[in-house]
Amino acid sequence: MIEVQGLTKFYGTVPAIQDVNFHIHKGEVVGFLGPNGAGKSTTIRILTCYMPPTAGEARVDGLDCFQKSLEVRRRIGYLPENVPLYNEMTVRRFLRFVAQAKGVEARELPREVDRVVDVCGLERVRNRIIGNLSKGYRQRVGLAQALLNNPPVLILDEPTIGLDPTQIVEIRRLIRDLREDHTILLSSHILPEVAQICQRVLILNKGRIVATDSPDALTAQLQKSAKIALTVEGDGRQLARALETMDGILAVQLESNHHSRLILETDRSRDLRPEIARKVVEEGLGLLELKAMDLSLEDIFMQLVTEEAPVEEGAVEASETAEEGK
Ligand SMILES: Nc1ncnc2c1ncn2[C@@H]1O[C@H](COP(=O)(O)OP(=O)(O)OP(=O)(O)O)[C@@H](O)[C@H]1O
Repeated sequence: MIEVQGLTKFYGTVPAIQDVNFHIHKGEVVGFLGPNGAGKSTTIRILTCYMPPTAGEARVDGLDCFQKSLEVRRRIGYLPENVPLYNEMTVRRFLRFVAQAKGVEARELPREVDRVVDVCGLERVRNRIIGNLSKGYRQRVGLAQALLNNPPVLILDEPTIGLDPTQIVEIRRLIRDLREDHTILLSSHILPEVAQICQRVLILNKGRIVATDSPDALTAQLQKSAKIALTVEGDGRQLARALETMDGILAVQLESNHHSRLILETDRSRDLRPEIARKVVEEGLGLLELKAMDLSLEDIFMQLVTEEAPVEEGAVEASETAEEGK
């Protein structure tokens, strides 16, 4: 549904994206991740026909975003990071206005506005002035305008930014409900959000795609060693020394202020938990917890953006982004 090939954009002499390639199939929900300045907005601006690329092609439903921009726009519902809303209009009036601009036929207008009001849970505020609405409701109005004329593709740029926790849960639920009928590209800094909503992620760093796969597949691919969390009853210092010499254990980390909790890094190809449990008993300690720890999408993201960009500056940007996602 979305095809991007060799996409490159220079701002003057500065390359914002270079040779970006990806395909998003009909019905897929794909997360678009990257540290600040990675090139996400640039890619989205080209896909939404806001500007042409310097080189390469972007197509939506087989149509070139630059040459067939009117047809492409008709197929995309776009929720920008800062939704341009008319604050003095009521919700209904605004949605009618956008629907008209999108070419919805006059006799279809009331039904189409009612449909998006219903999908986005805006019944209670349909006659309210937009300027008086909470941020969460304003975001719903933004989503409602993107859904008008029922475009098959939705491009959502940071849809939950600036919302409070309750509003975030509601907007995520809404997006999950939209998955059934739309192909969705969701740009976000919030990694758990992407892991919850998307089947696949595209990770962009310094203008290039550095990974594209499902969160689970990326974890398997990048997890060079397994991690095990171990909690014992009593002092684990002696146990830590004993485990360090066990075959298959690569590193042992004892929590400094809590000597009964250990993190073990082990050879991925073997499940060492039974042997570790025996060792705990041999040391005369009680076993309280022994569990495999999964790499989070955040760990993966950090590995990718730091491995591919060893430059100091890139690493700082990436860690800031990850902090924001917590
Ligand atoms: N209008 C512009 N003129 C010059 N350089 C630009 C312009 N817009 C973006 N850039 C540069 O292009 C690169 C990619 O920027 P872009 O905004 O696409 O990244 P991003 O991934 O969306 O970042 P963020 O998450 O911070 O919005 C950055 O180095 C940025 O400084």
